[in-house]
Amino acid sequence: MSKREFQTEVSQLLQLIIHSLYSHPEIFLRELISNSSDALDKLRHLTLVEDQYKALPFDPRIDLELDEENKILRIADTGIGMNEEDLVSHLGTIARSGTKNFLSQLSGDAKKDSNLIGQFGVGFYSVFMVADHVEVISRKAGEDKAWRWTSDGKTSFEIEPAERPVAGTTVIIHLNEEGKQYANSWQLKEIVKKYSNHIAFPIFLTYDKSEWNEADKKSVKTRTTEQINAASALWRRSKNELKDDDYKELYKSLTGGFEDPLFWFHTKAEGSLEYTTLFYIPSKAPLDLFQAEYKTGVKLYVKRVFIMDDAKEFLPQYLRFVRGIIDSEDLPLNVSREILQQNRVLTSIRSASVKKILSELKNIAENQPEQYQKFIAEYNRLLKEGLYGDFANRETLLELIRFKSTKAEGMTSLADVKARMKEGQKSIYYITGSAESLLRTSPLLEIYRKKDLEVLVLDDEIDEIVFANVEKYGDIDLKSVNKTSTDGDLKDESESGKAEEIKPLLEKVKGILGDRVKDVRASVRLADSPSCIVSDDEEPSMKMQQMLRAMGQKDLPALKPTLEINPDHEIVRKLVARPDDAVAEDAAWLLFDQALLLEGVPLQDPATFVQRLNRMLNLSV
Ligand SMILES: Nc1ncnc2c1ncn2[C@@H]1O[C@H](COP(=O)(O)OP(=O)(O)OP(=O)(O)O)[C@@H](O)[C@H]1O
Repeated sequence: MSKREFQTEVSQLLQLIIHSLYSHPEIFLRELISNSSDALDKLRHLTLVEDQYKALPFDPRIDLELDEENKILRIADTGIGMNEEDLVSHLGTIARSGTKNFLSQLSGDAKKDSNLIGQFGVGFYSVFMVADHVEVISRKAGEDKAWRWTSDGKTSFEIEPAERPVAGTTVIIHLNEEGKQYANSWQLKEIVKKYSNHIAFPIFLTYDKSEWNEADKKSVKTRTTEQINAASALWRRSKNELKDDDYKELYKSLTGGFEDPLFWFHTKAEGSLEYTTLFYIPSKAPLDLFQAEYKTGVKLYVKRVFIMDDAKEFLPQYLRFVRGIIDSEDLPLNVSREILQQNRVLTSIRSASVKKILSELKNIAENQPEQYQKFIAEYNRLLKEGLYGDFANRETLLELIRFKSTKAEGMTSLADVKARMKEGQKSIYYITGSAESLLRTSPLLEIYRKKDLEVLVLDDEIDEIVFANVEKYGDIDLKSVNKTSTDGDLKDESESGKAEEIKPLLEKVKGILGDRVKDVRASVRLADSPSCIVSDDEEPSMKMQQMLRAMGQKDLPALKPTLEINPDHEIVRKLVARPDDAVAEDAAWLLFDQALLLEGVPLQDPATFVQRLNRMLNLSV
């Protein structure tokens, strides 16, 4: 017998699970059944596609066996099984980085943490909530030897040779004080109904059934085996046979969580391609959404046979929050990721699925606005990501995304913004940046306020990049307020004269700022501020340049900003009249530096800025 230590993280995890999941100890059963079901899926798949497995017997079933007297529960499956090496690596280490994330995300709040557990797949170890010690006897399909893994779930485990007549895995749970409540057939049946009713394989329970014997006038116990789950692939049934609770139950068993989904969309496609999709939108965005190694939650089945978890290929990345099932009639069973990537069936299912999800969302936006708000609170940003990559669905995405604006409380749609457009208004305007309060008080908005024009406030960090590529909403132009092209929309006839008046000043300022600016112009977009920074249409804004550099784009050409000056502003008018002196020079620099600051761009030389400011203060105090 060989004794081995758990990887440190496993011990840590075991402790955390026991503490954070104590309020739901029954989930150990769901976790073990789902492992058995995965093991059966894997073996079924191999017997269908791999020659050396084709001859193996395959009698898929999961057996729970209860020894009430000794408080022992056995869970046996006829699945793929594990050999010695598998036992060490699967039950002794934490191989996946997801689990490490799990460890770092635990909050100590039992309910929250128990939801995390399913997301990161720490399933097996939950058995130690209810066990003093656990034995796992397993034999891998195609191999002769069987192995026994035993542990008390504290620091170490042991492995030794064992006997098992057929391939598969048996988990023997020696129930502890907490676990004794599960040495009860009624309890076990309830838990299986609740969590594992739709597992595709039959689950049997063997127990001592008490029956009333009329002749002897007493109840007698008979060893009985009964099937205790429905074992139907629920998604293959027609919608009108299914109740909301059926969908919710399946969702919970798919995700390993306790929360209900926000919505679900169940579709059966018939025609040149046949497939069923059942997509769920989780009510809370999955926690790993913005991590590089996020897990997608769409499972692929072919003719009810499980093929793979995490079928990333079937939905675009921005829909990675969607959970559910795709079951195809047309794909080959031995389909691999490589084959999938260039498969025509995949392409059609994928584009139809995206269309379906987006059109259902549109429906909800129109008919259940309150529910839709919940969706937006979690997923608005993901839809924006879609704008960036999914050109085919851009129009629909623009309809679905919600925006902050200078004229609406909360979030508003582009359709509503369009309805509010003023007569003669040529475009829909927006301002981008990182802090909402900075944006709402930006000098760039002054003229819009004066002209009573609505401006969208795009304060999400991805907005800058996403909306730089979105030029139109239907036939209306979308324009950033800090782009030079916008000023065509804002010009009044009277203003060209003013620009003429300050021409000499513009030249002067340009001479002073030299190669720090691309140009110095008269502004039509300012009301209360003396200056602002704008960019040409084809150039990234100052903020975007900063972001690109931060993301590692070192060879970005240094693009210079254009400074705009407000001809109506008192400071500017005074400067027009002022001779060329040191004060005028300081003023020119200060007009430039303050515009940069308001744009959120750090100054190159703050010390000089402060000296100039102090010289000016000195003149006025
Ligand atoms: N009954 C079983 N038959 C075969 N292999 C198993 C069985 N139970 C567990 N394993 C193996 O042990 C691994 C670890 O199981 P564990 O429940 O801890 O996580 P998981 O099932 O991979 O994650 P998740 O809970 O997210 O599905 C499994 O991935 C599987 O390889």
